[in-house]
Amino acid sequence: MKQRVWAVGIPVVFLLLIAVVPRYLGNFHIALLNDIGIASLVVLGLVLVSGIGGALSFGQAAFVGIAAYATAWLTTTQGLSPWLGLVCALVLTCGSAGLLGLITMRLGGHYLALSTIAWGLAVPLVFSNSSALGSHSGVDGIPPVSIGSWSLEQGSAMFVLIWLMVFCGGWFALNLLRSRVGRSVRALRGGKVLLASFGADAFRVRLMLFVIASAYAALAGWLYAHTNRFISAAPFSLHASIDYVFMMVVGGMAQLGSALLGSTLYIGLSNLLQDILPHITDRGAQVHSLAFALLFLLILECLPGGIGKPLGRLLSPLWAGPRKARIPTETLARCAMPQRGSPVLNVEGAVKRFGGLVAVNDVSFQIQAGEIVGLIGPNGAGKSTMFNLLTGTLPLTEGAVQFLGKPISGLSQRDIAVRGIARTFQHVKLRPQMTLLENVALGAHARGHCGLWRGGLRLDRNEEARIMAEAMTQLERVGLADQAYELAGSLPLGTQRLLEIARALAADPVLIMLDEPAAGLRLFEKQALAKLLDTLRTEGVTVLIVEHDMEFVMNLVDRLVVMSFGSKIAEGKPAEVRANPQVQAAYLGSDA
Ligand SMILES: Nc1ncnc2c1ncn2[C@@H]1O[C@H](COP(=O)(O)OP(=O)(O)OP(=O)(O)O)[C@@H](O)[C@H]1O
Repeated sequence: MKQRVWAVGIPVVFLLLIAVVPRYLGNFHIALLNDIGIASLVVLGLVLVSGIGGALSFGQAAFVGIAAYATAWLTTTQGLSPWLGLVCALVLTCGSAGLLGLITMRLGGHYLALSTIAWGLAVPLVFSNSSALGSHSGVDGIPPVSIGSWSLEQGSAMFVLIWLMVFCGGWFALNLLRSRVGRSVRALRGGKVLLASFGADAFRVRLMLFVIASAYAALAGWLYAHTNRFISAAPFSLHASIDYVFMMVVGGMAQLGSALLGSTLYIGLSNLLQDILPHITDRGAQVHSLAFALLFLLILECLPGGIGKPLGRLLSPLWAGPRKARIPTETLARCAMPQRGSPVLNVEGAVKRFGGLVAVNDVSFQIQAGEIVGLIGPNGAGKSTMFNLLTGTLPLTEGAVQFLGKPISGLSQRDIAVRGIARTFQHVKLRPQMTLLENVALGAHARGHCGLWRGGLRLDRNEEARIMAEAMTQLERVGLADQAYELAGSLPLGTQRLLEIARALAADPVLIMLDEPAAGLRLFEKQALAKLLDTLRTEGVTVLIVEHDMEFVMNLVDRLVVMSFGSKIAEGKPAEVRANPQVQAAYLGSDA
């Protein structure tokens, strides 16, 4: 109830303020708020791509500039309407971001940031050296935006347009983050292996974010050009890009609200210092930069999550925890399981070499539908490597793998996942800042279809409700439904493993591969897990399990494949394997 009140109350107050504020503020403050609104749009995009997506961009001001120059040139020299200017600015900016992203988004870590710095340096140079764009003098005489016969010439009229765009931009971003696509965005920091395990492509998601961020920058650039009616290269320099990053960090990198908070604080403080410093020193500009540098260091040291983080904690009781979805009874459609006993997985002569080390050496085995097969062996035997080969996380050096009669060796991890193989990880990969329900909903990613637009415009409600119902069903299966709205980071390790199993089940897999699922579980949890896996077997789901807990494995599986030093040394029913002298010597100990 509380959440509903806030969900309706905040937008209503925001819209009322947009309508009322221009009546009571003078030109100076309106201009200041216009600057804050325009910056908020840029930072909103930056929070998405950098704060949440983890791809730090120092090129946002260049995107603002491309849009501003595009609309300025088209409206002043070609006589186009500013609205057509907006369309062209968006196309040009997003197009150049797409091209740049195709090249740079595969780069990791520092290289990506460096490449955006190069971009941020180069673009303003083009502006200031191009005579068609007015060189250093810039472009003036840019026409105001008009709606019918109403010209938005006054700052107060642009105020309404700017802040309506901030409102819509914020609403779109919020919806997006809560959607199917948005969950994969929020999982990006978990790494590409995690994303691929549920059928998402980290590169595509990051590229999409980069383009969306450039669209926000384009809106800002268009508004800037038609508000100020004059542009030059300076406001689009690398320095301005760094300012935007600063605003994001000050506000709190991973929260959408920080875009507003950070830009308000930064621009407000900057103006305040510009007013005060000339009265104190005649070196105002230097002291201004120094003050900001110190402030930045102070925030990094004392509030690494930005000001938005403690503020969010302070206000969180008002929201009463993460958003709770209404869970319908109807879940997603299920795929038909293959006929019991038919071949599901066929591994032929699998070899994996890491330089001189042969981690998997000519291993072959088959798994039939509805079986639970255990892959066991002493530490370093090659079990996890075999898992990685089967799921496409690592390429085979030699050999072949067939899934449901079709070759899958050579396919990407993502392609293998969408064909019906789900997995858990030896080192649990969850998103600690997402709820249990959201973590499990990630698993159903490949079963949904709604993309960016439907998510951002909230046209995905039906599918979302089904995904959430599916996630809740799987949480109930592993006994975690009553903690559905808690954050995954608050769970003990053993329970996190159960949550990973629920996520894998949400994919509706034909084959589920569990890497040490019982590690860290208490006895009653192991018994519940064994019961769950037994139920899966009855439902026709095929299970491949790596586990060190021999009692757990021996009582559960139909067959075992035993590896030692990369090679398969035995295969058969648990009793046969237990009696095998080679296995006893290699793994179970001679008294086993
Ligand atoms: N990416 C890698 N690069 C180099 N060597 C690797 C890599 N991954 C695994 N290895 C090596 O391959 C061998 C098999 O490792 P793997 O993790 O598959 O064994 P495991 O049977 O899963 O062991 P554990 O039960 O301890 O998890 C080990 O010697 C390991 O050091």
